[in-house]
Amino acid sequence: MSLRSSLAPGEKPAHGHEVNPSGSTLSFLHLSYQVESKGGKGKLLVDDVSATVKAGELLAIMGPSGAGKSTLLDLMAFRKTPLDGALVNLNGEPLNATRMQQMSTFVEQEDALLGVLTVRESVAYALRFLPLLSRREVAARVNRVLTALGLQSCADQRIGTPISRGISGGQKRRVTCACAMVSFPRILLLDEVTSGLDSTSAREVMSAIRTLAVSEGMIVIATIHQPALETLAQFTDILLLAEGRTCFSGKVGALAGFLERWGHPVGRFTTPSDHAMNFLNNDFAASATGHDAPDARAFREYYLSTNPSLPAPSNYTGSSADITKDTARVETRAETEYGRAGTLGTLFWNTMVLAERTAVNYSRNLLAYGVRAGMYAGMGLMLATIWIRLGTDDSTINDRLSVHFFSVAFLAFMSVAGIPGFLEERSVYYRETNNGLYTTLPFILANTLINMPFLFLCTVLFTLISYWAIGLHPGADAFFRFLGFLYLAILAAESQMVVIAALMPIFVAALAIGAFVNGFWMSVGGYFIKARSLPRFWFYSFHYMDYQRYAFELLTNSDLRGLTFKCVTVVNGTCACAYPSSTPETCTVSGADILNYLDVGSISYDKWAAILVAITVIYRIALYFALKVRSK
Ligand SMILES: Nc1ncnc2c1ncn2[C@@H]1O[C@H](COP(=O)(O)OP(=O)(O)OP(=O)(O)O)[C@@H](O)[C@H]1O
Repeated sequence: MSLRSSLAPGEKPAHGHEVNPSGSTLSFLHLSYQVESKGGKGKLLVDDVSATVKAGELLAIMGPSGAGKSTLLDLMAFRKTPLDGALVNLNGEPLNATRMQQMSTFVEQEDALLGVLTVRESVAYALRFLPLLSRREVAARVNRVLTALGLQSCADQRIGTPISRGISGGQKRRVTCACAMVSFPRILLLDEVTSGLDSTSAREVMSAIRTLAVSEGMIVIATIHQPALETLAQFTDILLLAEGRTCFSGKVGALAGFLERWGHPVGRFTTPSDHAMNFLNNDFAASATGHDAPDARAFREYYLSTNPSLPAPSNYTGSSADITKDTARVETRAETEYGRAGTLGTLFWNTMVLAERTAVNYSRNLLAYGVRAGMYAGMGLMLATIWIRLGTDDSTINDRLSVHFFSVAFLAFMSVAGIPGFLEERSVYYRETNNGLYTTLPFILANTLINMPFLFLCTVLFTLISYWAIGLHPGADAFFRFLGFLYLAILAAESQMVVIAALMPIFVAALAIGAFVNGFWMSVGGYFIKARSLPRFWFYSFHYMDYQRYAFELLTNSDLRGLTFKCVTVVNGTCACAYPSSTPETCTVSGADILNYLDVGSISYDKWAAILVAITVIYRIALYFALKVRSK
């Protein structure tokens, strides 16, 4: 269980009133990061950078491309491990990675949202993982955040999918920020949240973040590229980086004065940060400011020579409390540990919230199940009209076998239709788990739980349309067996496909791999080449792991066992049955004869069904590891 909040204990959650800033001070001291470069020498990407931010303040990290901004933000979020000597403190107390994850939210550059949810739903679900809040409190808090971020006008509009236009790019960015801010983080880390937005949208996004951050006492740290003046003005502090080193750190309003004192005043139509960038970006400094213009090194030297309050050098071993004691209202331990948002949900709670959201998603998402339901119905209709009324002549035995093969193989193949929906869920999963809202297990449980009824409906649709029209084994028992066995096969196929998509999160690549794998299972399943005729390696290895094989054998047994086929070909006055018959005298061949000939006559329904369930469970466990391995 973990805790997240920016507020003191005893305060009632989310009643829409203004909240007192907590007064926290977050200090990063001597952050350095190194990678191995060619030749075995280490390359410093971040070199002894320090920063202090107080609650309600917004720090902008700026610098030319490749300056180390994202690396620094990752270090601050504990997504990367700094070199020895680094210290991160909140109100003078050391912070570790776990506590940082509990208290902070990291907003990535990309918007990871479920397209069919409305803006309000997207934000509300991000808060629902905190179980102490009642529905009313959730609604009140969501309204407050939506209002602060200027999203009320589109609150009930859907985010948008590839087939239905939704809100604008700037609004999506704000929804992503709202999802991050709604759950009371104390620290908000933003990685280029305004990239790709026009200057008006960028300003709107930052000013909305500032409104909420200031009123709730959040600590905001953002990397940002070339902000317009109004966007820059939303920040209180600025940290300029070049080649991983600090070149300026101070109040935004102090930068212009700093540049002027250095002898390079900001021009009338330039922002101070853009002007500074002319010197920090060594690639373009000469062309922008003339050949004699100073570079990043000169900039940094001037900064070091003039700044009287620089942190101690990197061999510093003292406590950052020295830095924070004058400025921070030091919180009590209780204030730090318990906030009004309360604890995060249990496994059961998170699974339920995720299951509810997944159900809403699937029920609205044409790409997840609408298309697939249509395909399954179309497939059923196709089989029903092409394999219509097969009857019980022995000439139709192979047609029956092909119905069973085709039902398993094609319906299993259709699980590729679930890839786009799963990839969308996956990106939301990474955003939320990286921010500590829940773990992998509830995600998999909810995904499995909600997929099951939807897949069942698809299977029912197909079976209802095709079973009686084809004239498969009569009787309700046989019908329900067919339905059940086919359903188990489709569950296994779906589970296999999500593992592939989790490992290869590119639609076209996952589709190709999925198609290959299913084609492979078809080849070793025992339909095209009888199992006993398969080369020994394939027989003793993959044939036994092939879910399609078990499903095919179950359907074939369920249909043929108990049926008797009339042999229609007579040669020289004797019956010539399509399969070896144990009852030639009656000119018939029994279903059991056919099953024995195919070497599938002695299977156990229960055992084979249990194997299909086991394969599904194994794939679901594999999904757990696949999601962990490919963590973003
Ligand atoms: N694993 C790595 N190995 C070697 N070099 C790396 C590695 N990761 C990042 N770099 C380099 O470190 C430098 C800083 O990268 P970083 O992404 O932090 O820069 P940035 O300031 O965020 O750039 P941008 O604004 O273009 O996103 C870049 O030159 C990058 O190529």
